[in-house]
Amino acid sequence: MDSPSSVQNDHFCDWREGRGKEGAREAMKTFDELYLELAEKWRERTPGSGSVDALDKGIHHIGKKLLEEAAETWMAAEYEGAERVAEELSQLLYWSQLVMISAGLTPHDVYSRL
Ligand SMILES: N=c1c2ncn([C@@H]3O[C@H](COP(=O)(O)OP(=O)(O)OP(=O)(O)O)[C@@H](O)[C@H]3O)c2ncn1[C@@H]1O[C@H](COP(=O)(O)O)[C@@H](O)[C@H]1O
Repeated sequence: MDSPSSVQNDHFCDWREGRGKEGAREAMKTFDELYLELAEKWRERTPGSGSVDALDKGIHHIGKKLLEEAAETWMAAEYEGAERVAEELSQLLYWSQLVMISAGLTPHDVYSRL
């Protein structure tokens, strides 16, 4: 049986080599694609968008959600397993993007500091 580290290594190599992407592609969006969608909705003030509502509430509201998702990510990593960590991290990325939009930043502004 594979050890946890060899399973993780295979999982990482599959991702790095782009294996398994094709089937999942329609159901998946990248960080940049989500940012574009959110920025567009904010620019157009799309009715019914939870993101527009959150941006209207302001950085205090968004910041609290960011911390909530960070804490839930931490707890998932401590107690709930990889699948739950991925779910919580996706929400953390989403709220990070609302912080970016609220601050007038693009992904380029962030990537250029990585
Ligand atoms: N990826 C996300 C996303 N991740 C998290 N969230 C929101 O973040 C909150 C966190 O969810 P939780 O399960 O932790 O919270 P909850 O307790 O169920 O809900 P709350 O009581 O905290 O609101 C929820 O309110 C979600 O609506 C998201 N909301 C929207 N998106 C994507 O953003 C895009 C634009 O969405 P709209 O602005 O709603 O059109 C779409 O592609 C969406 O899929």
